[in-house]
Amino acid sequence: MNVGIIGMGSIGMLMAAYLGRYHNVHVYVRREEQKEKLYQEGIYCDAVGHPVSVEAHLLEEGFPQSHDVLIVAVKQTGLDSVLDYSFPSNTPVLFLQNGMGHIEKLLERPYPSWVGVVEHGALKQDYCHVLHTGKGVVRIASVTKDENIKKIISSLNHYDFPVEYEPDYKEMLTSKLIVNTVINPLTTLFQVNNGHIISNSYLREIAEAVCREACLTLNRSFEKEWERVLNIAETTSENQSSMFKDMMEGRQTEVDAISGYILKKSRTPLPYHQFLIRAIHALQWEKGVRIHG
Ligand SMILES: NC(=O)C1=CN([C@@H]2O[C@H](COP(=O)(O)OP(=O)(O)OC[C@H]3O[C@@H](n4cnc5c(N)ncnc54)[C@H](OP(=O)(O)O)[C@@H]3O)[C@@H](O)[C@H]2O)C=CC1
Ligand SMILES: CC(C)(CO)C(=O)C(=O)O
Repeated sequence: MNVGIIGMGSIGMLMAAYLGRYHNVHVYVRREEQKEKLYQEGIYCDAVGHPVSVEAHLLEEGFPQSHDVLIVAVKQTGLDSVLDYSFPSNTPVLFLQNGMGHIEKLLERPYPSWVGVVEHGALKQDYCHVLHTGKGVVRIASVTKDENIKKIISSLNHYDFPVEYEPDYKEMLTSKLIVNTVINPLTTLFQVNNGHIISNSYLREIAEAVCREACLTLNRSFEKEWERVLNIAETTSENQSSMFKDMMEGRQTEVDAISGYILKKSRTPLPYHQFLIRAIHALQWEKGVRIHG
């Protein structure tokens, strides 16, 4: 298959390294320097073990050929700038962002919109190196009805990089939202890898309370979602959450699209969420990072 991937950060590179073994992968970046590096060296992921060749392009120059699927692997905070580009109307576009803030933006698009959740951990090292820090699954669902989705997913799926179809995108994103509202802000505040959500009993207690608030708000079973949180914290135990990485690198975080989204949905006060959001904003402020409300 011919796969296009926009954004060569941690997740974009992870996807390109695994999918590039069996598919023709084109990657779209915004820096000439990164394009040159990727062109010359390909992508190296520690778990794949050898460099994988990709065709690199600048996004601003458009799409030189058609793709079977176009994957958008930028953060929520970078999504608007990417949505300004005109995408081919007959190509499905898969959005891999954490959070739920993007859904409304995808409903009116002229192309088939898919959303995905990534249950892996990945850490970008430089322009063409990525570490696979937690093995999991990529789940994909269609936002607008699409007959082709199952066929494309089964071509992407591989035993050592599972890609699975999910019938209900809201259900899928809600579960991942709960995972992220529990793991991401807490690991960022306490500056720990994901595994500490389980191994530090004090942190685990706070995490449980955050999970309860989220489940109550989103009308989900606490037992089921808490089990999923623990499972993902375990499989990505050595990973630094994407929010923790953003904070360390002085970038804007996705806290508003994740925890802020849940707080906005709630009819009652959510003290744990309120505290976490304020605390992440406060840390961002200390680092001189602009906060989007
Ligand atoms: N990392 C992880 O372990 C996980 C991340 N996720 C989610 O996946 C999504 C992606 O995260 P992650 O890969 O970590 O983020 P990164 O910050 O590592 O990568 C985002 C990439 O998007 C690029 N980008 C931003 N705007 C544009 C643009 N206009 N044109 C081209 N490229 C652009 C950035 O380019 P530049 O470098 O030039 O700024 C950067 O390389 C997030 O929503 C995150 O929450 C989900 C599960 C795990
Ligand atoms: C799966 C998990 C929790 C991996 O760290 C993630 O989604 C993130 O870091 O944003």
